[in-house]
Amino acid sequence: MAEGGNLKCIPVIDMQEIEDLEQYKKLREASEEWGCFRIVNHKIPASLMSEMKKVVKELLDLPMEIKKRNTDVIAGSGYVAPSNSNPLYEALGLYDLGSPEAVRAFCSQLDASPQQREIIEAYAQAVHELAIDLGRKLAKSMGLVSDLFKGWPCQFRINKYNFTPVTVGSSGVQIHTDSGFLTILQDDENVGGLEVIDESGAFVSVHPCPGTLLVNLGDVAKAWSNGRFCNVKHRVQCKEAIIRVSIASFLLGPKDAVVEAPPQLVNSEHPRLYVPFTYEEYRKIRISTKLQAGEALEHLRTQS
Ligand SMILES: O=C(O)CCC(=O)C(=O)O
Ligand SMILES: [Fe+2]
Repeated sequence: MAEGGNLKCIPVIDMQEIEDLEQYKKLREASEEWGCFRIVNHKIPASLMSEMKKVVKELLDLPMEIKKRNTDVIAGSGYVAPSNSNPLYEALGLYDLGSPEAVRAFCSQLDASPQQREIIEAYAQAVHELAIDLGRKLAKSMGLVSDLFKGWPCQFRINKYNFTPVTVGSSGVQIHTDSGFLTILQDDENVGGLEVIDESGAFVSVHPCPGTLLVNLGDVAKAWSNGRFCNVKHRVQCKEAIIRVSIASFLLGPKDAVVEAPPQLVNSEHPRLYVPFTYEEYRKIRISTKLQAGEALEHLRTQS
């Protein structure tokens, strides 16, 4: 595979222009070809994004004993300390962003100040609404009217990469797909390093673009769309000796109901690819098989 840095650029979707049919077509094409796109003119104020970024840095700078209070609600949802396999990476997290109680509990665990709480709560609400809206628009881009995504849990994770001179060239996060339906990523506005794999299998660098957000589609989106949407493979590389911080919100999948392609997306040309499954079942398969780059979906293929 070629190194990142080639001239290809990931698609950009203008959220204000989206009612335009052309933009829906663009959204669908971006989702099918890339499984990844930048959104501009979304409704999250730039000021809230930068305030949140500051809060996130403060939280990640807390003493270890406080960060450790951020315990798992589902596997991997809480504090992840730097480890032998990933010494550069550290994260705090919360499940579920759509639950005001869970957001409050997260703030309490980390002794957030009243000002920090206000920013975290405003960000959580805005990003959660945006995730649901994007789900609806993605369904609409396929010709479907769907409020399906409304009750879906949303995981939240703030990532810190402690890049140093000796780590330049190494991996901050290895190649993976996100397991859920979609991810809204506020990537570091100054520090690059995120790379996505395009249709040809080449790495494409995702360059920072302040004020915008990146959307990645995950394994649930691929299954739900009956294989049409791409579950984009991506990684984070250390390019320079500097701390990189990102904020990721993952709209996962239905809480109890099964993930299955709607009948409109199944026909003789597109036979059903996956058996219906719950998100929980799928997570277990990903964890037990250690297949992190979408291959675990193969365990759910229909027999035909
Ligand atoms: O830090 C980033 O830019 C990407 C992080 C990521 O891929 C993830 O948290 O799943
Ligand atoms: Fe990811």
